[in-house]
Amino acid sequence: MTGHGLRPATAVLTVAAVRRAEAAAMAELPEGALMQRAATALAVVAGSMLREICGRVTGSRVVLLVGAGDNGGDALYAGARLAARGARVDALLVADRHHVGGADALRRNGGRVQVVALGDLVAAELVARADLVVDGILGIGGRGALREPAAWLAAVARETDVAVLAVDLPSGVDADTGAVADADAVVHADRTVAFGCLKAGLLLGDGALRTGELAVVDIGLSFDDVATSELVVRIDDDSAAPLLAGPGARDDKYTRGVVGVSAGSEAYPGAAVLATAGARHGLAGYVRYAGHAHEQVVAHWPDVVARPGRVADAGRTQCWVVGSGRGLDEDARGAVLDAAALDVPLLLDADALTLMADDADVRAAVVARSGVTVLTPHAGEFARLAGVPVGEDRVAAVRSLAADLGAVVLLKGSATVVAAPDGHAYVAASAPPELATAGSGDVLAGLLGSLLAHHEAHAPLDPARAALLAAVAAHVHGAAGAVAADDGRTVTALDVAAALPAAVARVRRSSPE
Ligand SMILES: NC(=O)C1=CN([C@@H]2O[C@H](COP(=O)(O)OP(=O)(O)OC[C@H]3O[C@@H](n4cnc5c(N)ncnc54)[C@H](O)[C@@H]3O)[C@@H](O)[C@H]2O)[C@@H](O)CC1
Ligand SMILES: Nc1ncnc2c1ncn2[C@@H]1O[C@H](COP(=O)(O)OP(=O)(O)O)[C@@H](O)[C@H]1O
Ligand SMILES: [K+]
Repeated sequence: MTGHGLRPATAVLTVAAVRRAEAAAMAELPEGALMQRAATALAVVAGSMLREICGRVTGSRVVLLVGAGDNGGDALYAGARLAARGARVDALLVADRHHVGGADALRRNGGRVQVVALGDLVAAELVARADLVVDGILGIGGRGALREPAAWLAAVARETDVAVLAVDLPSGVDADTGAVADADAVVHADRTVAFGCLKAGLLLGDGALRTGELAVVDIGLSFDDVATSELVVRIDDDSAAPLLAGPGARDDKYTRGVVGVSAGSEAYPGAAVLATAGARHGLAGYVRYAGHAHEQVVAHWPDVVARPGRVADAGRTQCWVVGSGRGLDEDARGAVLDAAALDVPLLLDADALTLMADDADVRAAVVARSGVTVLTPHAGEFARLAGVPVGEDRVAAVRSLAADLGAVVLLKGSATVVAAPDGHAYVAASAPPELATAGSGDVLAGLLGSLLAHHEAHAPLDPARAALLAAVAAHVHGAAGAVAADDGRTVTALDVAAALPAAVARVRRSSPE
């Protein structure tokens, strides 16, 4: 039981958990009350979209695409509210049944309801000429691709570029994974109103590309009884801020935490500069560097204590970061084994992950560690480590590798997924695509190592807390990408690092309620 204190915008539930939370809420409420809450919120967002598009709701043309289930019911009741405010609302029924109460409510308020067959040109014309299309075809009950005539009407909406508001989830997206079974049979939403909580499909995979601007409305679901295995916690500014507090008046550089970095090599000195750049802004009071690029590191960052020697001789730290650009030779292998033997948190990135995948002794040394281990693969490194590609269910894949290796796993990507061996899982999903630039992962590794060292210096980390910190680091890294890309600027990894202080400040300014 882990859901205490979560907000709708941070709770990512499986469909099964949503169903149970809804059932528990419904048991306490009058019949239909949850759907009315959902429909009211939906009508508010639709109303504001219509004001943006046509200046007002009265006289605007709204088309509802209505499937067989409660998702269609939400659309119909919201349509009834818009019709009551003077919108011209047409409901197009695309399934062989529909929510009868919703359709009656729409008709009572002056809306029209009609059944649509494939090739119905009148229906296509209504979609093409609408000011707003509301997608109530499928919600969390959807399975697989849209069927006809829904797929065809979704295509008409896409091709005519009409504004689309998705109810709970863009139809045709798998709610739990974000998988899209057929790229030609899915709704592309400009906005999505999610009810009660998030679903992974809104943030991950192809689903994230179909969701548009995302609003989560509170319909009164409780997360108290949601099991760890059914929950992913989304990190936002409010949840990250408490973990980014600045030093206290009694702190010195050691009490703030010492992070060690062994990255880069003669061939790749840049990775050392970038990883230490990240480490300088992750709250640790002291950054050590041990490796071949010590001269380049000091030339860039005079505050980093950089030496050419071994990890084992570099002095005490509260976390080591090993791997980025470190190489695959015997010397790099020694750095990983040295660090693995220490009893402090260890972050392995890039080449260290490849060594772990290729060398059974390295893998065994890492798996046998008693201290917290954090692995930060991208999809390619993940596949090498796991022996299979990530696949469509990123959350399940990351949880499974974390459990197998007894390590926290952070899988990088447009959304970053983190899991601890016990199943605690997190997602950071607001990074801009500008982060997809060489070396930005090195900055993340340094940043996260620094955050781990800082927190380890205050209280020994357990894997679940390390996983939370990993997601916080990914969130701050994403925020730095956004700061760096502000005003349409181009972004390099060094720009991401340079934006970290402003990103930390931005996240700290958020004030959780
Ligand atoms: N249960 C509740 O308390 C609440 C549910 N709400 C809404 O209810 C939705 C879930 O409703 P339902 O459980 O009725 O499910 P949906 O409305 O998502 O759709 C399920 C129906 O579609 C059919 N179907 C599934 N995949 C299909 C496909 N690929 N092509 C064509 N038909 C397909 C199913 O056989 C089923 O009849 C949520 O997403 C949300 O919008 C909201 O009203 C809030 C309250
Ligand atoms: N499309 C994207 N949108 C947002 N962030 C992305 C995207 N693609 C990659 N990222 C992020 O950029 C970073 C790239 O890291 P990585 O793949 O390790 O690159 P490198 O090894 O060059 O440093 C990761 O933090 C990843 O999450
Ligand atoms: K929908």
